[in-house]
Amino acid sequence: MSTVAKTKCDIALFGAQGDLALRKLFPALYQLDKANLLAPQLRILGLARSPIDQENFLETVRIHLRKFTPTSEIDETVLARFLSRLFYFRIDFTDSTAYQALHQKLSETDNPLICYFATPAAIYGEICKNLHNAGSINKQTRIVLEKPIGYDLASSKTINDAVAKYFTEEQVYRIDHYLGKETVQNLIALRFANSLFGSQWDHNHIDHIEITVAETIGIEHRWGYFDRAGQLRDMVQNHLLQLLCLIAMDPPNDLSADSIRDEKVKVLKALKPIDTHSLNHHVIRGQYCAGSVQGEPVPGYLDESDSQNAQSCTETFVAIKAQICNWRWANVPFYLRTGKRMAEKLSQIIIHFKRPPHYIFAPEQRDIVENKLIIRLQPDEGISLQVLTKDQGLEKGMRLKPGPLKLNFSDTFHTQRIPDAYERLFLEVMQGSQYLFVRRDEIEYAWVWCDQIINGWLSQNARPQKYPAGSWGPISSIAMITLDGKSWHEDSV
Ligand SMILES: NC(=O)C1=CN([C@@H]2O[C@H](COP(=O)(O)OP(=O)(O)OC[C@H]3O[C@@H](n4cnc5c(N)ncnc54)[C@H](OP(=O)(O)O)[C@@H]3O)[C@@H](O)[C@H]2O)C=CC1
Ligand SMILES: O=C1O[C@H](COP(=O)(O)O)[C@@H](O)[C@H](O)[C@H]1O
Repeated sequence: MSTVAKTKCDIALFGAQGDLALRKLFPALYQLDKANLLAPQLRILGLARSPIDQENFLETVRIHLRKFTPTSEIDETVLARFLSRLFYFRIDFTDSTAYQALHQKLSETDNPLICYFATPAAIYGEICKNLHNAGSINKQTRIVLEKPIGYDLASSKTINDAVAKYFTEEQVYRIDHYLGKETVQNLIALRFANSLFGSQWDHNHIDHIEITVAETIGIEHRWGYFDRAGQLRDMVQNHLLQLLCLIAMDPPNDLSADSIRDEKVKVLKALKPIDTHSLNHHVIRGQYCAGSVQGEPVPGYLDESDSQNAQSCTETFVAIKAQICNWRWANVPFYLRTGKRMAEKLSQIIIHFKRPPHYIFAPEQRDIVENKLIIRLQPDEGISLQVLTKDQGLEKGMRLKPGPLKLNFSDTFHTQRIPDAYERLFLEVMQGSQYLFVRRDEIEYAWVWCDQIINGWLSQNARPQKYPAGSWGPISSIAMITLDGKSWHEDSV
């Protein structure tokens, strides 16, 4: 794990004119510069094929930085310093003849090189080969790969194999930006620094676990990518399974990358396969239709399509009842739910503890006797433990009342802004620390589990269930959990 220090390096950003680069990566690098965490000599090479010059490039980055960084966080001196680190280099990544000129540019310094691939994963292998043939790679070079890596297990292996011809696993940093979120890292602190929870974290004490990652945004300009992927590949295969791993894994021996990743892999291997028999009971697949999100009317998924695939069966919502077949989690269901155009932007994990073994209070209050640990990842990051107390007042007798023991991060640590995930991830790559990145076997075991669900859907050839934009998903996702005598938690922390 890193300590914060300025590391000498150059960053080559492949796909520097793309959505991710302009919306997330340049703003994150700017924040690191502002926090004085970039080495003075660090250069950032923006690589793209658009026929623009250095001046246009800087202007595009400047405009997007202002758009995606709160005005109060823009410091004109830092902005000027940051822009002076940026160089535009026009190149088609699949044109092998263009890499000698790039090599010349990269050789202007002997700084270790970080290559960040913010491009479609299908060309990662080709970029690696071209960099290698031009002599631009050495043992110090690190590469950062964006998700999703592949479309299924087979394509993921092809990409990983192509990259592995030129880079060792220690040089490869596979991004899952959820691992860079402060609150997600906090799961490790919460679980392994507090013996209170450590001793309660198993099937003896936990009844079930919910993981919700709900978004209010639709697909908009990413339709071309998303329609091929769908919510299972876009969100479950990576972010939700990573969250599940961090919640379910056994304590790692230490905080080294491989200790943590070894434990996560054990969880992925223990996931109960969802075969065609259990598919309809354990997986709900939805697609939003027109509705309204936070008071604004919005079109349905198919209406956003530009007629590219007006009959598309791609899912924009998935709910899954997952089970982990190991000693710790025997018979503890994990309910996962994620969707676009839902009622709120909300990512949270709820741990529902078991009720006391012997009940002594008024019979009509039986239903409220449950402790819940609510871990709010975004927005309003915080942790809240619902406990039962006696309701105050002489007339109340021994009546129970649920109330929160609450830790709201922005109130408690109000002097600090919560850094964006990509800031943390850039810092870790610069420091050479892989603990927040995903190892090849993790990706592949996650695909094994997801592929079975996708293949089940294909064999059934069924359409996803409709849900109105601005709702919590198809009714059947509520029925799925209600049939088990439980309900989704949608209240605020
Ligand atoms: N956007 C997001 O929120 C997220 C994106 N990702 C991942 O990040 C990566 C980038 O995504 P995103 O920024 O959205 O995609 P974009 O399509 O917006 O950007 C990709 C960029 O790569 C460029 N590119 C593609 N092929 C070539 C080529 N042969 N030569 C030169 N440039 C090329 C494109 O150039 P051109 O415009 O000329 O085609 C484009 O600028 C993907 O792997 C995606 O899955 C992951 C999580 C979130
Ligand atoms: O990786 C992705 O994540 C975003 C959601 O990220 P968040 O940090 O805003 O929660 C999602 O919108 C996108 O479709 C997906 O590719």
